[in-house]
Amino acid sequence: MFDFQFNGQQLCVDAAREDGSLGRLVNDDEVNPNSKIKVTRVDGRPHLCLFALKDIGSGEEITYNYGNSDWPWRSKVVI
Ligand SMILES: C[S@@+](CC[C@H](N)C(=O)[O-])C[C@H]1O[C@@H](n2cnc3c(N)ncnc32)[C@H](O)[C@@H]1O
Repeated sequence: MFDFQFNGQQLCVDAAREDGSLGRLVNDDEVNPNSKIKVTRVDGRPHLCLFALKDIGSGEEITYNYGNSDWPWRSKVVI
């Protein structure tokens, strides 16, 4: 679950819920994301929309930065 604040409202991406949106399939890239999430109003309702930060090639994974959190996959494992 990834939360965003918008005009005092809390919006979230619930990756566990199949709601027909594709945004829930986008992974995190803290260092070099190729898209960014912005809240956009459509018909008066807020939507979380992805905008490209650079050209994204066919077959290239779309990513965005989930923000400042200690996401477990960002930890470096030293063996
Ligand atoms: C919004 S979903 C992204 C889509 C998910 N990977 C899938 O296949 O349904 C968020 C979940 O994806 C995984 N995830 C996202 N970014 C990741 C990354 N950079 N490395 C490893 N797992 C990641 C984590 O399990 C996270 O809880």
